[in-house]
Amino acid sequence: MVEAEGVTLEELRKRMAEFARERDWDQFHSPRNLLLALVGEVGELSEVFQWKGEVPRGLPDWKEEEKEHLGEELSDVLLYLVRLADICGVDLGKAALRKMELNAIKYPVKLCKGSSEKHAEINDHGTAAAAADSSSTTNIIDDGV
Ligand SMILES: Nc1ccn([C@H]2C[C@H](O)[C@@H](COP(=O)(O)OP(=O)(O)OP(=O)(O)O)O2)c(=O)n1
Repeated sequence: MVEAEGVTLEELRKRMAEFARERDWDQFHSPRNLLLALVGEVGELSEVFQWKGEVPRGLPDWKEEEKEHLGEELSDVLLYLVRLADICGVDLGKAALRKMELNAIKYPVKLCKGSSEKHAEINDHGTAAAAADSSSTTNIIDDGV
């Protein structure tokens, strides 16, 4: 039985490092090889959904084996991503939290709520809205963010 409660990126990072070390696979886990392995697994993940059309959230109509297979492919993507970040010297948890902060600045709730428009379109609307309302305190998004 796998003990999965509260698993962290750091634990996955350590276990992938140990997995590679035990098999003398560090020699194969170069950044480029890991990136290619990651992309390959993204392909396998895509195959799980291939030809199914749009499927409802929670996948209520999928068989248990199909969901298990999905879990395996999602895990392969995650594990190679964690390993790639480690080998590249990137603290993935820290980087992801920082990126979420940047995302929140780039897509302020005020301008984005209920809209799936891309950053440039929101920026245009934000600018137009701010110009239309001179008293507006709308935050104009900085492209450099
Ligand atoms: N050199 C390797 C080979 C495998 N793995 C680990 C990471 C992945 O989680 C998983 C990938 O294994 P496979 O290449 O056998 O891929 P699949 O499990 O998807 O099997 P298949 O491609 O046969 O469907 O094993 C690894 O870390 N380094």
